[in-house]
Amino acid sequence: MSNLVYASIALGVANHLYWKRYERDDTKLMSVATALLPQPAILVALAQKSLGLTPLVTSYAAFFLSLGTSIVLYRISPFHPLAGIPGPFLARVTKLWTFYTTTTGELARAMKKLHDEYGPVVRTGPNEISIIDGDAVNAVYGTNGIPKGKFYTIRTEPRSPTNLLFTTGQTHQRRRARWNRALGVESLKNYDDIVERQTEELLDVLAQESKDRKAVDLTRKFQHFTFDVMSDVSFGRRFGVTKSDDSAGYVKFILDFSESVNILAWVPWAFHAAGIIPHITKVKMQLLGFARDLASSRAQAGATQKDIWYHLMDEEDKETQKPLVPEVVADGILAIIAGTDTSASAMSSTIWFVLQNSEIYTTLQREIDEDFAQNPDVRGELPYLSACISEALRLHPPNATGGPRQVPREEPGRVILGMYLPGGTQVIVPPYSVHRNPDNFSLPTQYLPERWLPSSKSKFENHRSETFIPFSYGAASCVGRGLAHKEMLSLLSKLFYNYDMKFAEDLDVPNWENTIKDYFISPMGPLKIVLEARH
Ligand code: HEM
Repeated sequence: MSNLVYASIALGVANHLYWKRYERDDTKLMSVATALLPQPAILVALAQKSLGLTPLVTSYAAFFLSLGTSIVLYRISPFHPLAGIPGPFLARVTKLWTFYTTTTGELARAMKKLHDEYGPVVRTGPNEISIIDGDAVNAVYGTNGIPKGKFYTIRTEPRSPTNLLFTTGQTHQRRRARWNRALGVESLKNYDDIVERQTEELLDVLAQESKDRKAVDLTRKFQHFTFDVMSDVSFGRRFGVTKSDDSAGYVKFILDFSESVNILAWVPWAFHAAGIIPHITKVKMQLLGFARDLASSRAQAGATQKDIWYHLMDEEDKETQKPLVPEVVADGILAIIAGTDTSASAMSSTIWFVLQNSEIYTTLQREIDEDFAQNPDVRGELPYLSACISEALRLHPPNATGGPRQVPREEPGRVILGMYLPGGTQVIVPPYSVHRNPDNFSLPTQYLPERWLPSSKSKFENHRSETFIPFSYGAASCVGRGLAHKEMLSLLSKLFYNYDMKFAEDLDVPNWENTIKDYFISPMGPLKIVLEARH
């Protein structure tokens, strides 16, 4: 019996060495399981010439115990290539640390705490690091940086279409060119009417709902606004959730979907396994149905406006090869998902910060009043409002941790900021912590919009604007930045012009920012505001 135990232990260690060296794709849970599970049984059959229960149990126990022990010891040993990078013990041992933290929505704040404790580079997983040094932005996201890895590619399935966000390399480049046309300066002008109409629609609703000084949850209203804009801009479809207060639950569904899928992506092997959970399958099917409905109504209606679909579908025949319809449908849905929560979060945070500081509020309202006095119909540049939004995006970036990049497995490794990172290493450059690094921005935790004004920038010792990455950086950075800016300026300027705003009495103001969760998107608690008409 003891020979069987020794042999099982040796087999466990041998498996660790083999998988570590040759088969590091831990995303294929089934193939890992089918390769490992028969081994102890075969060993027992060979050693004992029969399959008795006791030898089987002994062999399996010794095999998996030695495999697990070998993995853990290696991960915490000085032989691991990331051994020199400090980090919490649990995170060095298992990825389940990040996974658990992600499920709580606290990942961004937890990462910040880790950086406060361990410094600018932290080992946040067995094969994962996080960097907040400003130089990491270009080194990781820039032209010669690190590509997207399994956090993204895990969501691509061979037979189903994928959206732009999850593509890499030349496929990304080819599809991104259509997106650039859809959201470039020229196309943005075509969306002015939609943004204008939706702004007015929300103002009408607010006028009704804020009567008798009743508090309104502005976060929810902003989400309705951005969803209505995005579904119209993407598919020419008007759901009217602003008016209906999302009675059909579209916005809730989109946000719930993003939340559950993005949590799973942190543990890629669990991502596929989760496919068997009925809830996940159900929401995926619902999203598919929603997407098909949008696509078929758009196809039937034809091009009534040059919307995102028009450009992604290449309805102007710019390319020799027509885009594939399922791909365009996936991208149209991406536009709605990517453009709904993000801009709404940024507007909520802007309101929350501005209302807490009467000097900033007064300066902002003055700028907006002067702008309306000059021309009530066309907005000027509004630099102070832009600065207020940027500062809110700095402190509360809606994509707070961002998605990790990954040194390609096929490569022997890369040297980033003087550190050797072996193939397969995931690298995070988390906006939330990068923006709060005093080496990047002086007085990092204070809300100071003037740091974004050319006239007062120089007052700040550190102002590394290249480390301001709420829209990420590089070739795969946000393509919707211009549209988001347009929406936010349109709505916030009218809101501040038309209303005096204050926090509802029952809102826990200091704590509101802790209700902002980090699930790749950033759902947040109600921002209850009392609006009083100014005119
Ligand atoms: C304040 C508002 C917004 C913020 C903070 C924001 C942030 C971001 C970030 C951080 C990324 C990179 C994600 C990654 O690398 O994993 C991204 C990508 C993207 N965003 Fe935005 N976004 C905003 C609004 C919008 C809007 C309005 C659209 C409208 C279509 C949009 C469409 C996209 C798309 C399509 C991508 C993928 C780009 C690519 O992979 O090439 N975003 N966004």
